[in-house]
Amino acid sequence: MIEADGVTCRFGGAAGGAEGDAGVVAVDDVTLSVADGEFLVVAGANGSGKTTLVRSFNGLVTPDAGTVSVNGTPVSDDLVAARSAVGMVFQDPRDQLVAATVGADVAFGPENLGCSHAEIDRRVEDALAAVNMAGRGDDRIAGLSGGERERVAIAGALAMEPDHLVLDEPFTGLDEPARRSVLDRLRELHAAGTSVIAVTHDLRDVLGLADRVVGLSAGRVAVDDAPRAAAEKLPGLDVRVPASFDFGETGGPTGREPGEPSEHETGGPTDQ
Ligand SMILES: Nc1ncnc2c1ncn2[C@@H]1O[C@H](COP(=O)(O)OP(=O)(O)OP(=O)(O)O)[C@@H](O)[C@H]1O
Repeated sequence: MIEADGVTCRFGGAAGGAEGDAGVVAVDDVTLSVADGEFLVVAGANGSGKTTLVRSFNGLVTPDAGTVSVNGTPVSDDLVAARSAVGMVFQDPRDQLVAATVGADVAFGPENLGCSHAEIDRRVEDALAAVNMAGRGDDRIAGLSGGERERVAIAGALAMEPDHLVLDEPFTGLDEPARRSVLDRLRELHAAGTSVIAVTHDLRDVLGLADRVVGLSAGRVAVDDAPRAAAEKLPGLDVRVPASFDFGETGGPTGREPGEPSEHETGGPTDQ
């Protein structure tokens, strides 16, 4: 379980917090927990604090106030445990790639976890298949497109097999087969008990998978609801919601079939 308790994160501002120069309050007193196995979507307009909040989940951002605990341990007490338990795919995956080849990059995390060679090979193969890059372990990172690098970054996080997987705008640069493949894997992981936290301001891909949707506005939780109820409120936060979304009993991603044109989507204002 991930538990954020009264988390506030600021950027900038005068040392000592001089009056009138408090900087930017990116996350403002957020209390939120993500249960084991839950699929949580974090939505909100640009600048609403989504990335900052989820980065606090594994200590990439240290809150100015409040605490974050992962599996019962404060992140500040055991950063290594938090980073092993919470896998994260950043918005700009290029920041995340460390090795010269695809296979070496995806193997990096499991190697650091001390996995056996056979286990590393299994995880790398499995993770590359999940992002539609099976058999491309020897490709050089330097020769990959932006979307392919994003897929390698996702594979790297999958190979860690974390308890909680955070994906920040996971589908931005993915082509259709890769998008579907990653969605399938997220569905499988969710079914197998991994908690998935998907950060987005475009809900088309993830609303059908979600158990719950949190909407942020100006760093605060403005919506925290089941997908159907959240979908009615999110346009007010400048979040686009698929117009004719079928909230099936089992929650399949039925909001948009592959290739379905975007004019089927309406709703409130959008930042797209
Ligand atoms: N490193 C930083 N330095 C200064 N301000 C920052 C920094 N990171 C974020 N901010 C500010 O904090 C606020 C929240 O930013 P954050 O990136 O968390 O929002 P977001 O909801 O993820 O936005 P987006 O949808 O554009 O990715 C914004 O006002 C942003 O300008």
